[in-house]
Amino acid sequence: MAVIEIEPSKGGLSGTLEVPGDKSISHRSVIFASLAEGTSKITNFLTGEDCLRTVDAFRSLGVEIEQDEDELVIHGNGVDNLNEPLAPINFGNSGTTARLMSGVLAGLPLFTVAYGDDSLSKRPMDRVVVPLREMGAAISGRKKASLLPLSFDGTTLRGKDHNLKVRSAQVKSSLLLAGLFAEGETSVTELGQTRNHTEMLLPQFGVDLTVKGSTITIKGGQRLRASDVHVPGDISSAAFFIVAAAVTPGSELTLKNVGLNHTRDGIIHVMKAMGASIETDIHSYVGKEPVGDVHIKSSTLTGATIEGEMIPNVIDEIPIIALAATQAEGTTVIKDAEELRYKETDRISAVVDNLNRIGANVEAREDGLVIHGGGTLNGGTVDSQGDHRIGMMGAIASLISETSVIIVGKECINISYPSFFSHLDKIRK
Ligand SMILES: O=C(O)C1=C[C@@H](OP(=O)(O)O)[C@@H](O)[C@H](O)C1
Ligand SMILES: C=C(OP(=O)(O)O)C(=O)O
Repeated sequence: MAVIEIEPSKGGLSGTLEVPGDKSISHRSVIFASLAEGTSKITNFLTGEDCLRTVDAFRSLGVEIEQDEDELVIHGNGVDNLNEPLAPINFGNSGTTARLMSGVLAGLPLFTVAYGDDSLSKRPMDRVVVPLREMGAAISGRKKASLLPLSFDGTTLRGKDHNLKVRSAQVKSSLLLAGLFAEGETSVTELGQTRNHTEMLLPQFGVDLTVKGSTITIKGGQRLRASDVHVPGDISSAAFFIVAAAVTPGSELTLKNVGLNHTRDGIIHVMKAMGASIETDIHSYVGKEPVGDVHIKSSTLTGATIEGEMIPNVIDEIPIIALAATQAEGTTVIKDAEELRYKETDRISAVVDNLNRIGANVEAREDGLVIHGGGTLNGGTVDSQGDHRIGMMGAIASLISETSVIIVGKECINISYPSFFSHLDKIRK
């Protein structure tokens, strides 16, 4: 396992950064372009390991995908020309690949098998398998198909109205993709708003769908046509540097071309509510996705309560919000976030173990965290436990610790942010 030691900051962070492309939009671009007829070009694609798993999944289904750094050219031949893979498909560490591809594989007239790494093999798949089976999908797998490996024996799916029981964009997207292959109409009614990239991007590929309140309806049997996509910067990656600049004295930082979709920008609202000095300006749109620059200056923070509808908006940002909360005056309470227990690690435990190990005062709750702020961090060792967001949280903690922080298992950061350490070096004074 690779280890890195990071020194505390001497004078803060400064300058300008452009974070890599959005992970959620990168996955969706590859999926939609691979199902489409014609050639699509994807630019500013995130070359993190998770998104490359989605690329490999479609290569094994016979789609020709050329990659030149962060540009992909995808030669789609339509869903009727996908091939049955010779070998099982490896979804690696990627929950998004696993859930979204399950919706695709369930509806293709092919036999496929898929598996993942140790972490992904523990994450719940019944959240997609159960509703997909209700549409007629023939899926088998470990522990009554609640866990990977799964096999898909392509059958004809029937459209269905789904009422989701979890707040999950992955489940919503999986069922909408299955709905594309199903007979009749499929609708998905969400428990609360989750990221809406699927319903924003599918129409760009020629798909007709309607969004009414919290219900999205899609007709089966539609053909996708090729479309170019420019992927905006990933706000979930930007979040690490937003917090870093907010909590490291003497910082002033600009993050350029960040995706500021309102279903994803909760980190900005939460940090502002805690007293952070942040300005955003939306300067353009790529497709329907708003893009802007984010300016952050260091300031003093106060504790806040983060709960309810806000949680899905900041679900991947909670580890770094917890770090910010260790620096705030007073207590921060994070509730309604039991979904954190089903990520790459149990992120409630991983945050508590690691932050307390370097001197913070954080308590676990069944559905969240209580962070007693205002203390100093000593430094020490953070174990990523193979979770990219825990590794990056540890790296940012080093900036404000008394002594350096050693990150054990730094390689997992390549899952979502391969240029993370070079970006950190670039903005250190
Ligand atoms: O749809 C997506 O692209 C994602 C949805 C979220 O997962 P859930 O839908 O499981 O909450 C998020 O944690 C993940 O990083 C990406
Ligand atoms: C939870 C995450 O991703 P996934 O579910 O795709 O593994 C994440 O990126 O924080």
